[in-house]
Amino acid sequence: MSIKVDIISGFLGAGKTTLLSKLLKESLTGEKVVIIENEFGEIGIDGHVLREQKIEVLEINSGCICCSLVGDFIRGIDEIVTAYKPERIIIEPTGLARLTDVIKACQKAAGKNDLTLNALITVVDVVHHQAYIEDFGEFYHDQIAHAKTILLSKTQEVDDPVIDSVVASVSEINRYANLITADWAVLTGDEILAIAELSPELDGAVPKAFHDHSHCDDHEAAGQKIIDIWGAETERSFSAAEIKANLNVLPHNDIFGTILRGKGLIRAGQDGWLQFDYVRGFYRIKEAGTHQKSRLCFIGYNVNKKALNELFGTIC
Ligand SMILES: Nc1nc2c(ncn2[C@@H]2O[C@H](COP(=O)(O)OP(=O)(O)OP(=O)(O)O)[C@@H](O)[C@H]2O)c(=O)[nH]1
Repeated sequence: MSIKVDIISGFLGAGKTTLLSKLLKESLTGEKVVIIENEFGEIGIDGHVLREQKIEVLEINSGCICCSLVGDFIRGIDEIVTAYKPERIIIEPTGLARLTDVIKACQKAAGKNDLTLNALITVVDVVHHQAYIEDFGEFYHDQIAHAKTILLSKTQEVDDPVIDSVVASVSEINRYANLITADWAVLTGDEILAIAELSPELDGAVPKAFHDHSHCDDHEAAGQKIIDIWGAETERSFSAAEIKANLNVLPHNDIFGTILRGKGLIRAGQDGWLQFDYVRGFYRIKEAGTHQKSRLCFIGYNVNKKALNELFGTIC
């Protein structure tokens, strides 16, 4: 039987991993699923988080599966198919990948394996949509334009007129996609998946002619912003208060650069382990399972790695 391949796309911090966890918990419990996680920095965090749900996760980090790591991606698919014979493979590309390029990489992988491109979901963060349109036009536009389903995230954080303006903007870019605007809390994983597996007119989803793009410098040049990544693994423990204090200074101090996204799995001494997620000044800290080392990663432009290193007292 053909293996379903789903892609969950969306910009940095949009909510891809959150959606994936929801689908795994609420909808895919009876299926043999393997996840492919592609993070841009060397310090992978999402793979560790997803494994807490006892799911097979192949991590392909330090680059993009649609360009510099396309060979690793195709080999990874081959290995997954041979070793696990899954019913479904779900791919979470980096927030900086063009959806068209990920689709193209999947089509290459389908040459050897019986794969069917199934759900193509793009998560759109309503809080930061306008900023991403302005700062990362081409990449961001591609993720929206080629989705079969667009799922708005963080709708509970904004007023209705903001949602309306995001809906208008997204519909202008892609009028074919299923558009889910409801708060995720009121939708079940089954409902989301049922919509995502509907196939709207695919003109917008599968590009007729793929343009070539040579390597990840393209990502870096997106919207004339140079993207930097800093990550560290450390034996250090941090209290929740220390993490909060550090995250609080990031948006208010130019010395760190413009931090778009940060995440970490942190040893918190006697308090166990904490996970933080930071998206352009907004953050959440929650309890996490046990890991071996604290690991943290920040992405943004003009990232001052030395200053972050000093802030977190890490050595890398
Ligand atoms: N309020 C709210 N927060 C959300 C929602 N979806 C995601 N988040 C939060 O946004 C942050 C980032 O979510 P992730 O799921 O890690 O985002 P991602 O797209 O996987 O991020 P990258 O790994 O950077 O690509 C986390 O703190 C989530 O809890 C939502 O619908 N509402």
